[in-house]
Amino acid sequence: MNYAIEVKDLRKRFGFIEALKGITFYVKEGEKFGFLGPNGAGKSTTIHILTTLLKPDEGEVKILGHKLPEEAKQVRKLIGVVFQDPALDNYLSAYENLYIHGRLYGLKGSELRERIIESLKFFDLYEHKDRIVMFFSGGMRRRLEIARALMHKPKVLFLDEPTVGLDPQSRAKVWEYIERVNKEYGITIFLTTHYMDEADKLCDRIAIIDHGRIIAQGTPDELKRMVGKEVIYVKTELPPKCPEGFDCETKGNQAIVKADNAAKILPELIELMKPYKILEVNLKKPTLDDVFLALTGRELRDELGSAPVLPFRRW
Ligand SMILES: Nc1ncnc2c1ncn2[C@@H]1O[C@H](COP(=O)(O)OP(=O)(O)OP(=O)(O)O)[C@@H](O)[C@H]1O
Repeated sequence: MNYAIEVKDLRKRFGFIEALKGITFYVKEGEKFGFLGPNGAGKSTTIHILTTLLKPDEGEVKILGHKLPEEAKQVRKLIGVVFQDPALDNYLSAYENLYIHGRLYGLKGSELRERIIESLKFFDLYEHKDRIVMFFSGGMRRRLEIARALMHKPKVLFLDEPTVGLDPQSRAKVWEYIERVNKEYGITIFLTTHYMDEADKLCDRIAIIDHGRIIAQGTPDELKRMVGKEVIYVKTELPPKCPEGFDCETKGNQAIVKADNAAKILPELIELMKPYKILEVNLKKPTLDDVFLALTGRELRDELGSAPVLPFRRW
């Protein structure tokens, strides 16, 4: 198995704050891996360590087999990073922003020009190439930032909260481009997010982090199955009977069937329920919020931040 990222028992302190309390996870090459957690959970600290900006206190970190912090120089060539805070030059055009980044990475001449044009086309920004970035929408800026991070053809792309502050339409668009970067260029994606739908939709696997600890990891479906079964509601014209061998109950003209993997049993169930004349089939899956609630007793969507309050303050 080839790993893009290996993290073992990683710890980081800021004074009395223990931001990371020994986290362990692995990201396979070509995967889209999401780090999901509320504000202050330790996501940015992790991404800063993985992208060579912070040194770990303890633990083992490897990017494509290169050890951090010792091999930071090699790692920097292999990774692209899009930070939470905008890092574009507002007074330069889209083309110029990419040009400067390319030059910083040693690209020049026709290779650089071709790379810029390819990137702008890939992210549907070519027609805006000469416009000053200041006038770009939030979604366009994000796309340009991703384009910039990919100029030197990295193998792993780190995205810190890639869609924070964007409207739903722009978010969906940014997700599309991240998908394409992963599929078409085969780049491993590591992203942090506090949006459940983002982690659910975009990521092959997720680690849920809370108060500096990973409290669960797996595919979105595996995580959701941890908290309960999926439920299929089959409404019928005739009063239904539960088919044998299913975890099922009936209520009026409805059969309620529970299963670990509803999609797997659905075709057989529909076949068996046909005689009762099916009117409607609904499937309810647990959400990642249900997972967070089950594990922490709190709702992720309601978390306004779990950064510790200073014990005292001297004015
Ligand atoms: N440079 C720093 N100095 C002191 N404390 C810090 C520093 N950076 C992070 N922390 C603290 O470490 C903890 C983890 O912060 P981190 O920024 O990693 O969380 P996060 O999950 O990325 O949240 P957010 O999305 O709000 O950035 C928080 O309690 C934060 O206040």
